[in-house]
Amino acid sequence: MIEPLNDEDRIDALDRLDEWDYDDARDAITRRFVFDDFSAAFGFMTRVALLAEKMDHHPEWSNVWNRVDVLLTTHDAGGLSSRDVAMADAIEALLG
Ligand SMILES: C[C@H](O)[C@H](O)[C@H]1CNC2=NC(N)=NC(=O)C2=N1
Repeated sequence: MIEPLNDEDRIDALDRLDEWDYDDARDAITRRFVFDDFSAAFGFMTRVALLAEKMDHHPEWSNVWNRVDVLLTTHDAGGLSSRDVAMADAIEALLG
């Protein structure tokens, strides 16, 4: 059973993940990624999709041409959990 982050851990995570915004209505983190063109954006989505399958943790996301808006929250926990933090870190690592 995955639990949501407690307040202290949430604050620490948000502090560290300073490229992400906090959506308090969803208890989620969001970030907009902008690429040179659609092909680059979709390539990013493809890599994140493979990561999501490997982690069994999937983003809520949308794509408009060169933009990818990503929202991370844990449905099974009803909010932000360590899995979202791990995925944010893994996405960061993808970007190099
Ligand atoms: C059955 C499967 O393991 C679960 O549904 C996983 C899949 N991916 C998931 N992704 C996210 N964001 N939250 C979840 O709770 C979740 N649960």
